[in-house]
Amino acid sequence: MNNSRRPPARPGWSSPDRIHFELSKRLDSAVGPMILEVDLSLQRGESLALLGPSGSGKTTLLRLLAGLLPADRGRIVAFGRIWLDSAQNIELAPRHRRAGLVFQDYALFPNMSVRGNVRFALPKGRSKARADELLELVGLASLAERRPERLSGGQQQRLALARALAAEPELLLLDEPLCALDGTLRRELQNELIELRRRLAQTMIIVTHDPGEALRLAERAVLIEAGQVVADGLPARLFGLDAGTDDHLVLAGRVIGQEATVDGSLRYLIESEGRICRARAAAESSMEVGDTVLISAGEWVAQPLQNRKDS
Ligand SMILES: Nc1ncnc2c1ncn2[C@@H]1O[C@H](COP(=O)(O)OP(=O)(O)OP(=O)(O)O)[C@@H](O)[C@H]1O
Repeated sequence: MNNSRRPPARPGWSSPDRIHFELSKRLDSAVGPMILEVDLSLQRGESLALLGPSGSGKTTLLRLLAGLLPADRGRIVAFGRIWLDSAQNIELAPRHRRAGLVFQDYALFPNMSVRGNVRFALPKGRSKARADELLELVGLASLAERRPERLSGGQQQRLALARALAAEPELLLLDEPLCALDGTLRRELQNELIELRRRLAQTMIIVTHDPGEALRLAERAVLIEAGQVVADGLPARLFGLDAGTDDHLVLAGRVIGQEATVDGSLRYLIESEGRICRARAAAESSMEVGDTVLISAGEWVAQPLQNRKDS
């Protein structure tokens, strides 16, 4: 693309309370060339779930934001600072962007202890005690002397998260950070992320294939297909829940059975976040055992999960 044809920055780009990015990158996908093209803006403290099929460009977008991959063209203005402006030949190196990326493969330093990994990431002049606070936060304080290779997959993920937080990122980028964890541990770490957001007003983008995770961790979701943003809105709406989403907690769950009530109507038994709840089906929806569904918890109405593009 030609930089000289690029329009001037829109008003609000230099706001200290937002990150704006418009990025373009030509990719070689399994089915041929594909252009990743996004233009998005997040408020400080906002949590965005990035959804989309495999190969749609989610990880690439995180790598472009972190500066690990060069954009063909683009601009990132993060909380009042330019990280990238290809028209002006400005491109901050990853260490100068305040972005913390937690990869699927963690990229921990194998020759350092757990504590050493976290201390290494602290900004200059920051008290070393902060590393132990963070290890406490992610439940690894008792393993601080260990080498990463002697941690389980889930513990390595926690360590990668603590290390990313140690750098005090203005933008936390999480690429399926909890995918190696299941059940209780996953929910615990989700709770920690929720708490972090509450305490630090941490801005984050989280790539996830887990609808429950998107609903719990994000207030907004963006759906990317073949490099293009095709939907942007409330996570529950993107998953197809129409009613009640503004007023009620929405949960994701899996249908495990059904039962008849005294009035002859059907109730579905749904396992969600380790608990079993009962819900009726939303109008005109039918569900089968094994289906992933969304439940509007206040009304106890469930409906099958789908990805909507018209929201
Ligand atoms: N540096 C690169 N140059 C060219 N093409 C690339 C590059 N990096 C990734 N791709 C291609 O871009 C496409 C998008 O990859 P990406 O990893 O961003 O997808 P994704 O949405 O994160 O997928 P998944 O959900 O499977 O992790 C893939 O087809 C990939 O092969």
